[in-house]
Amino acid sequence: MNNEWRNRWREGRIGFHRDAVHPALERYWPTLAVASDSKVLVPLCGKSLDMRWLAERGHPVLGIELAEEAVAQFVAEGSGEVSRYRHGVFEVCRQGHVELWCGDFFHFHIDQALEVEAFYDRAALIALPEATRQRYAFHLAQLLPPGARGLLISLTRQDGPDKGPPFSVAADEVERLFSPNFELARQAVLPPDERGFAEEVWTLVRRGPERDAPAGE
Ligand SMILES: C[S@@+](CC[C@H](N)C(=O)[O-])C[C@H]1O[C@@H](n2cnc3c(N)ncnc32)[C@H](O)[C@@H]1O
Repeated sequence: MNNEWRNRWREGRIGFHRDAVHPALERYWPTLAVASDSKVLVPLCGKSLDMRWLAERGHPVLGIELAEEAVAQFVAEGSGEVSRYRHGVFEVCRQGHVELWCGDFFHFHIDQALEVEAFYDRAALIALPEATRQRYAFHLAQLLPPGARGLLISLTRQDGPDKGPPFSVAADEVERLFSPNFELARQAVLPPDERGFAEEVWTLVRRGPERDAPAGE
């Protein structure tokens, strides 16, 4: 699957990329009331302009993306000096408030996510086949501290759950995947596009760990 994504980028088959900021990000991100200096994790980020929107609002952004082409195109299409360094298995490329970590999201570890306090997923969960979605939801939860907030834009498709990417992820699956570790609420179901793909917008808050009652209570 990873090579399939790299090939898509090499061949320019990136129909998922949007030329404008996602309206649901503009509409629903402010409702999360994430402090503007909180770092936002953007898993499977592509070269999404949504990262610039978040950065313009003051958030340091940490995107993770497999394909070198996506990272190269993001910085080439942006402005400002670019610095590069290596962090473990990741090549990191930084431009302004956005750091892009080139590598596999599943190799990104909690010690690299220490300052992350929020996340944004548009077309990340739904880029993954069913078995990997379970792993994704668990891995994401491990990277986030209690109280971390996030926006998830998932998708269902009318031609059935077996085709993809994008994969059709029904609301009951989103609930099943995330509810063990997050409070979540579906905010909107957007009208289907001409392909019959309908996006759904969710807000999530990472639950805290169970705490023992203080001694004597
Ligand atoms: C459907 S695209 C969405 C990109 C972006 N979120 C957007 O809204 O434009 C999914 C992206 O995830 C990347 N990807 C897939 N599997 C990945 C993984 N395991 N780790 C990091 N990136 C991955 C792909 O290369 C692709 O750019």
